[in-house]
Amino acid sequence: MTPPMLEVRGLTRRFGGLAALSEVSVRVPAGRTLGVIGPNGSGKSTLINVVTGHLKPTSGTVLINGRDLTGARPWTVAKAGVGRTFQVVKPFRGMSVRENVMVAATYGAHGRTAADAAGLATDVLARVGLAGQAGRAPAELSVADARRLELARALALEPRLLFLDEVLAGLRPAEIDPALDLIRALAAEGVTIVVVEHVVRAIVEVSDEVLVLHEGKVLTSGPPDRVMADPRVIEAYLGHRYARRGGA
Ligand SMILES: Nc1ncnc2c1ncn2[C@@H]1O[C@H](COP(=O)(O)OP(=O)(O)OP(=O)(O)O)[C@@H](O)[C@H]1O
Repeated sequence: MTPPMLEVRGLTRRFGGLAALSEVSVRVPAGRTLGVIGPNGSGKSTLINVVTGHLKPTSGTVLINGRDLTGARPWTVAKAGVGRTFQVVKPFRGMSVRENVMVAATYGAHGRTAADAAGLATDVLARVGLAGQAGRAPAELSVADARRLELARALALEPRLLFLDEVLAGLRPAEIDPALDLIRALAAEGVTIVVVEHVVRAIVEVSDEVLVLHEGKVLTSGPPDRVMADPRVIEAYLGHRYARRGGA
């Protein structure tokens, strides 16, 4: 039987007395998209960081395509075909946008030559809508374009499993639909995607399944429509969001 592309079992990560993640278990079959939502501080980024090797778990297991990568280093996880974006963008500042993407292209799982990496960088930059900014320095980019660069760097790894950490943050409403189209296109190509997002509409539109975190624990999971209609989710997540926006 084919293993899930991602399987997390009983994953816990403590920071001192705080359990940022507590006994979280989830399976994402190959080619599916999992949306992860939850209030600020509920453990979403910690989940990504532990799975991608940027944080060690306190306990629990991480299997990627059936392979135990619990506590592996980021490099090893990337080589296993896992790409990610960071909530706080971290490009190499001394390189152009294009060079940043080329570095990622050579670093990926596929051991590419410089010429191949250049070709792939061109494709990926066009795909995320950054072809016109390729020669610029990352510091010159708008917030939205800096997020596109993050996405381009993750895509240049040609991941089989892709973690998107709030890639829609800072985008204008008109920019959200093209971003969702891109996520759907990647899914249609067979990429398994875990998308963390505060834009609930986006999660509902792209996810096959939604996982709701609350105070580091799984509150519920299931098909988007069912999860969004769950009174506990409305209370824990939507209520919180609406409260923050002053009831809007
Ligand atoms: N390196 C760290 N050291 C100490 N505490 C941390 C660290 N990283 C995260 N935390 C804490 O762990 C909890 C979960 O944080 P996390 O960033 O995973 O939440 P999140 O759901 O991604 O939040 P947001 O929606 O604001 O990005 C929070 O209480 C946070 O303050």
